[in-house]
Amino acid sequence: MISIATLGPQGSDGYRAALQYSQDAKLSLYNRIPDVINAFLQEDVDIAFVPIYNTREGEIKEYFHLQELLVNGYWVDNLVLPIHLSFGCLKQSAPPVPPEKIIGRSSVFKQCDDYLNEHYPNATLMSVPDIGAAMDDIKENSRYEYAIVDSEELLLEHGFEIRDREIAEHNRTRFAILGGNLNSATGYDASAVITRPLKDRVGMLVDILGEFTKRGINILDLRSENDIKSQKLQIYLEIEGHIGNKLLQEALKSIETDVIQEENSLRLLGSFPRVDMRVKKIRSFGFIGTGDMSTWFAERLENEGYTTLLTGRSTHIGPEEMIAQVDVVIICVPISVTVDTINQYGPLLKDGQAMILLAGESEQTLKAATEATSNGVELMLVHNLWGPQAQSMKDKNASVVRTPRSGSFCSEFEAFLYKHGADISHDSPTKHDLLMGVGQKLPTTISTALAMTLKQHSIACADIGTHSTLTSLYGILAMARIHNQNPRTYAEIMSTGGDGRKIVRSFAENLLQIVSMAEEQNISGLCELIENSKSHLSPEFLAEHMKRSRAVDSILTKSGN
Ligand SMILES: NC(=O)C1=CN([C@@H]2O[C@H](COP(=O)(O)OP(=O)(O)OC[C@H]3O[C@@H](n4cnc5c(N)ncnc54)[C@H](O)[C@@H]3O)[C@@H](O)[C@H]2O)C=CC1
Ligand SMILES: O=C(O)C(=O)Cc1ccc(O)cc1
Repeated sequence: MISIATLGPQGSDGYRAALQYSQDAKLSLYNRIPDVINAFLQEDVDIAFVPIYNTREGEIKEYFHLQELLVNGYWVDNLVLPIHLSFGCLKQSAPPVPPEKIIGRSSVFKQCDDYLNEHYPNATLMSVPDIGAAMDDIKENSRYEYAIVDSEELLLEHGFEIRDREIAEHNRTRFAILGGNLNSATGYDASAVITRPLKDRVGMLVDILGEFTKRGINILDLRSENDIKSQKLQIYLEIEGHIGNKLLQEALKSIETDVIQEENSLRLLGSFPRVDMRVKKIRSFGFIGTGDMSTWFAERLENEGYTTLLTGRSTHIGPEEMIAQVDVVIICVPISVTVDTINQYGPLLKDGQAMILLAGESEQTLKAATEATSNGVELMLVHNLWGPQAQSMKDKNASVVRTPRSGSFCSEFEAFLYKHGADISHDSPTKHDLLMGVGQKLPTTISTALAMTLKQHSIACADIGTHSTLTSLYGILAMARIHNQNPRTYAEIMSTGGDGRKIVRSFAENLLQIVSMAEEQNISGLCELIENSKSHLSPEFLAEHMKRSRAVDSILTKSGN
């Protein structure tokens, strides 16, 4: 039988939380958090429950001192307990008198202060550490003018009469569970770390956070406090990921050695399955397509606690079976077969499910999806403008095409992109397709033609780098990127329909015109042409992009000049 130290008395939140965790646990009840932790440190109990956060009260102060107190053991798990507060008095036969004094724990008063201010503005509030003893005292001395606030269970257990129920809505408390050993990863974990009191250093906090940001690691909670004695800043962080995760380890190591520059300046409080105080509606995603992008997204959605199922033409479970099981169906197959796939599987979706298209073409695919699915099916297209080799989506562009049928499931998926730092543009189907002409079709076409040309003229690779200018380097970089990845991806991009086609076509016409003018040595004509196009490009746009290109130059060239 496992033994648990928690806050009492019997029937209190701490008591109920511990029993919810293990029904036949042996409980040791205390009135103060430090006493609970001490019982754990002295190995009187196997685990301890410490309340750390309440949805109405906010942070519970002692929690920050966990690190001083927790010299052995780890924070290994959490439990979120819904709290149902009631207002009660001693049973009385005469008509009840309005209470003069209201007794409760200080934390409980904070949770229901709206109710007390509204209903009993003149009563005296008396906070007590031992609510059990206070209730015994009220009973023994027949204090009819007193009222008590606590859980209905506790009030009834002590023979009090309930006057009002559920006096603080949306009231939940998160308990940290302390144990002797770190648990292994579950795949949906978080870790808590705390710094030592830090010396003053300009930009320290920003630099600490930057180590997580650049590795695409999300921070769930950040608190800071001044150490009472030294008045130096201490930072507490709760971060996504288990401490066994390589990227997280790297980030913590860099923080110690490069940012704080002091050994043992970070302390791991523990790793535990992540707690979601927010409500998520989606439970599961099913992918049609088992390729690179499906795998990339599925892995990150799993890390968010969603169940994912990848299906294709040769998977154990096929798309038909998968669709019947999931909340959201994601279509992620080559663009050229997306419409056929939608037509084949769309009719199987039921109202209340969502279909999200992860595809590089919008107009035809959304049209097909609107027709192939019932009106109660949510619908949205997301075009991520990064490939599967990207480590994270931080600061990468995403085009999101919402439809009148994009509802809360679609918003939740969009919130997932936003959370991971994607830069989202909301586009109409035609705007997406037109801009992909500029952003994808054309550069891909140019890069493909450039590589063909180099080959045709037997230009040696060694000579390409040594004879490029700062400007021509960009085109070479784009060509190299494209020829380093899956050719199918780029062949598909060049072949998609929609408004993007007209961009490539007019480029080709313009190119031929420029070639003729150049061959005719029409220098003034070419100058005029450049000036004329420049009048369309705003000075701000040009200045900003010149600045960015200089930043690229400084990385690509040794001198940076
Ligand atoms: N790879 C990339 O860099 C990016 C791709 N995308 C989009 O993601 C989608 C998928 O691309 P990837 O995952 O990269 O492709 P991929 O080639 O890695 O995977 C495609 C998947 O579709 C399946 N498939 C192929 N033909 C099929 C058919 N006729 N019927 C059913 N399934 C079929 C394949 O078996 C494979 O599982 C495309 O719409 C693409 O535009 C978006 C952004 C970046
Ligand atoms: O990595 C790159 O340069 C890409 O071009 C990735 C890419 C490929 C296909 C898309 O539809 C969007 C982005």
